[in-house]
Amino acid sequence: MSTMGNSTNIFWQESPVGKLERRKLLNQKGCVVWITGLSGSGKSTLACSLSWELHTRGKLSYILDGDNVRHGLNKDLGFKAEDRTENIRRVGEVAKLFADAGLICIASLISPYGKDRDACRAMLPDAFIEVFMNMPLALCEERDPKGLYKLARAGKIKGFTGIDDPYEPPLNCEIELNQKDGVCPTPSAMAGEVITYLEDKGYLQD
Ligand SMILES: Nc1ncnc2c1ncn2[C@@H]1O[C@H](COP(=O)(O)OS(=O)(=O)O)[C@@H](OP(=O)(O)O)[C@H]1O
Ligand SMILES: Nc1ncnc2c1ncn2[C@@H]1O[C@H](COP(=O)(O)OP(=O)(O)O)[C@@H](O)[C@H]1O
Repeated sequence: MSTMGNSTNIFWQESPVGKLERRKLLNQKGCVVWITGLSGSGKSTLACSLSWELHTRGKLSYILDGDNVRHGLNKDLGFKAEDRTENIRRVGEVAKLFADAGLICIASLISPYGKDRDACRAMLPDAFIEVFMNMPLALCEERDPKGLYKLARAGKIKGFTGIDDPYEPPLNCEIELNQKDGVCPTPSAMAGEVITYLEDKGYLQD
């Protein structure tokens, strides 16, 4: 019996089918690939490419994209610091469930604060792979597929990451992706880099 947050008198319920059984069934190890970076840095593009590459190899994955999760589970949250923190905390908890279910969970969110990403890492010992899309702000702003940087520069969006809200680059990420000689690698090349990491660390087998 324990007390968790505001809940008291609660009991952990065990299940007859555990992580190891699911691992064998799926022939993969559940984990979280956490993609962080500025708006427009290519997080969603990488998430989609990675998910597709995994699918073609017979590996089960699921994408938790910041934009999408904010349409449902997190639609009550905005972009002030405590809302971003709660956004990341909830997605971290959901990602932990997906990883426990045996999936390769791909979370793609700006996740601008180091302490929030580290809190997710702490929830997932040995199963958290942080991927930093280290693209220059100038490139993201030039891409501006949703026109949000333009609005932020015009003062029509307040607290936009990279413009008038902070982005704290990771200090301890597993994978950093950047431009090579001023050219951004293709999405499939970047996905390939992540797949190689997952293969080398044994996540793509039971
Ligand atoms: N103020 C502000 N700052 C940053 N981003 C903003 C903002 N307002 C709206 N958007 C849009 O929301 C998307 C980011 O949502 P996230 O859940 O990933 O953000 S966070 O991790 O909670 O910081 C982000 O999507 P991406 O461009 O895919 O990153 C934007 O489209
Ligand atoms: N590796 C890449 N090479 C060239 N263009 C890219 C690459 N990755 C993303 N893009 C383009 O950059 C823009 C932003 O990508 P997106 O994945 O939506 O970023 P984010 O999810 O970080 O906001 C899109 O128009 C996308 O087509």
